[in-house]
Amino acid sequence: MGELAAEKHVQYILSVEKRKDDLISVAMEHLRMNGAYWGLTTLDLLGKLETVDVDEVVSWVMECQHESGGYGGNIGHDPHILYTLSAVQILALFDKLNVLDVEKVTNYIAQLQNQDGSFSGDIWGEVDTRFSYIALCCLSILHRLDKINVEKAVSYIVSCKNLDGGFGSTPGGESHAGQIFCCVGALAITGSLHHIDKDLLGWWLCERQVKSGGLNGRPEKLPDVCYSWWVLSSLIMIDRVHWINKEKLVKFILDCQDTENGGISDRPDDAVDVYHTYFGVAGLSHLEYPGLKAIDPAYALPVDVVNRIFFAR
Ligand SMILES: CN(C(=O)[C@H](Cc1cnc[nH]1)NC(=O)OCc1ccccc1)[C@@H](Cc1ccccc1)C(=O)N[C@@H](Cc1c[nH]c2ccccc12)C(=O)NO
Ligand SMILES: [Zn+2]
Repeated sequence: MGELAAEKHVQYILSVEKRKDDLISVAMEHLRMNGAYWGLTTLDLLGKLETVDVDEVVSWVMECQHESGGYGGNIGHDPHILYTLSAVQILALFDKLNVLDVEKVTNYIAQLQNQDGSFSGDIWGEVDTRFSYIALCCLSILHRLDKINVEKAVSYIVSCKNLDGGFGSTPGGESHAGQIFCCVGALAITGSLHHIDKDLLGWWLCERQVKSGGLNGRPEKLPDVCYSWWVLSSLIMIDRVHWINKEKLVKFILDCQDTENGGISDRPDDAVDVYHTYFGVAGLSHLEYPGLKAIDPAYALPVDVVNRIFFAR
């Protein structure tokens, strides 16, 4: 079982942030904005955000902004709603939302809403409930929900609800834990959780826990640490988290650590990456693991950061 090798994970994340040109970095270069959000939020949950040069990160984030107002995954990359949320979340972590041209970012996102209330990810038009969550989460952080049609955004999400109580990426799409997180998170942010049958969805979600204690994303799939976030956050938002065995899930996550070099993998003995390190630590935070800051299940940011956004003087 062991315990969380917190210091090792801090060193692992700082080492990944530093390296730029090795194979993995180049392969993930287009996701660097997401990678930065994962790494920095993990450091904050571990109480080590101050080890980072704020100005260096903030200036890099702002260099990734496209003239349209949206953010790309790295400097010179095309803007996409995926990276725009990560950029806003990073600035919120550092309490630097004041450097943003809020109206420009708001306008970029508002223009991605379609007639049916859904959202596209960028100008090429792909529609996915993931993008509804991202738009609503981002505009809520910026206090600009009034700039889109929230009512139609909510009705589109509800149109993606399945008979099993779950949600898919588009109407009729198969229920998947990642999509469920996005739809439940979007409904929570807009105060619309009454559209959810909490017992039916809670049952589908708690059935994700397998013998090993890990959670999978769909029936019959293998458990994966990142579902500790997608499934657990959803269960917490609908008040059904007591339906899973927390101790066994903590053990599964801890068994996925590389206690030598730091980092957490998707399942025991696989290669670690920043993505699973983040979702593993965030999952442990949800399970009240000692020494970790609390994380908000809907905004995917530390609770003290969310409080500062919504209750600042
Ligand atoms: C592109 N990604 C994925 O497709 C991962 C792959 C994976 C990891 N373990 C199992 N599969 N899957 C994934 O992100 O699924 C999350 C999801 C959530 C909602 C709907 C669909 C999928 C990963 C990168 C990756 C690829 C391969 C291995 C490890 C990480 C990725 O960048 N995911 C992004 C997708 C995303 C960006 N913003 C979001 C907001 C809400 C939900 C998801 C995202 C992410 O989760 N950011 O926080
Ligand atoms: Zn995973």
